[in-house]
Amino acid sequence: MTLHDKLALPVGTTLDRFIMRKQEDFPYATGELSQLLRDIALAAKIVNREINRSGLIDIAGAYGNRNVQGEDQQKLDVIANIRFIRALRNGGEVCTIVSEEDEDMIQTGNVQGKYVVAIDPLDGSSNIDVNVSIGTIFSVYRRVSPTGTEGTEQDCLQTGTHQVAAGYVIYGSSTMLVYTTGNGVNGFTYEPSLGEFFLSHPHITSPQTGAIYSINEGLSNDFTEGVREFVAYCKQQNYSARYIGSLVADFHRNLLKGGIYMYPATRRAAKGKLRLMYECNALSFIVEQAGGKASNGQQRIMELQPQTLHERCPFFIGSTELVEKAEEFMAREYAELAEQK
Ligand SMILES: O=P(O)(O)OC[C@H]1O[C@](O)(COP(=O)(O)O)[C@@H](O)[C@@H]1O
Ligand SMILES: [Mg+2]
Ligand SMILES: [Mg+2]
Repeated sequence: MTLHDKLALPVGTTLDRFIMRKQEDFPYATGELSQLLRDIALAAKIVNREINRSGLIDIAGAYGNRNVQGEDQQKLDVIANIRFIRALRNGGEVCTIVSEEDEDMIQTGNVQGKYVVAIDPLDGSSNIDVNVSIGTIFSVYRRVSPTGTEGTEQDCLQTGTHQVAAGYVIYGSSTMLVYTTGNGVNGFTYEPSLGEFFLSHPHITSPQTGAIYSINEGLSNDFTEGVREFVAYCKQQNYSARYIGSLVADFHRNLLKGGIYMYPATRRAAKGKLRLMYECNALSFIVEQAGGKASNGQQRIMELQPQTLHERCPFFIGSTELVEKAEEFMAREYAELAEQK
């Protein structure tokens, strides 16, 4: 399919049709990844319905349990987790799931499944009950162990460069699904009355620079020197401070408008807060496919070798020039630390 044909794809193409057309690009494709993406879209529609009416029915508030991160689970965290796991299990393509809400790997029973999914079922939990945009984040890997057996930790702990697909759903003023399979980034808007996602943002590219910085400045007492100086630089440049407190929403805005989102290591949290497997890797794949950049302040996120399922890493993501600028300030900090040793 020529670029001209691709650009001729009418906006308003359904996600299903788009997936099918994309599959034609890969003559040896067997349709399993396409089916997996459809399973995720199905669960997203159901979760979207629950979110939209969460204020009306008794699914607001805390669930009463703590997850492996020590965070209070919200009812919607649990509902979203159940919905995505069920859709991926029933779809049959996924052998193992890594979820923010479960300490251990989840074996789906689909031993013939070729794929592993790492998922943050509900991102931005602190914003659930206050009608602020929240999301879902997912990464897809091809298993390395043979089919016919349960997935292993080795299947899950792959570097981000091994992702075959990644994406997020944003439940905001409209609900969108944005994803990549390594062939550019496309966004689809949900039309509830038709129950369909439609292509609304073809070939998303991120501006090389921007004038927005996103960081929780409430943590500034604990910022390290490099972060403190970069934030000061952003202010000197009269950049706008924007922080929603939902990673997906902050990332999505900066992806489209240009900007940088940061959740750095702080004096209290040496590895920051965000999780490599089901938050950072997926958004890094998306931003790189859109022409942006993602690092831990020093190294490319997607080259980090995960050691554990729920490990955290410092996160700097967005427009290339801004992330590189932040890395410059971080490099000075690391050099000073090295001199002090
Ligand atoms: O309240 P803080 O410390 O700024 O953290 C906000 C960040 O934490 C998160 O809520 C973590 O994700 P979960 O809600 O999935 O646990 C991000 O969405 C958000 O960017
Ligand atoms: Mg999250
Ligand atoms: Mg979450």
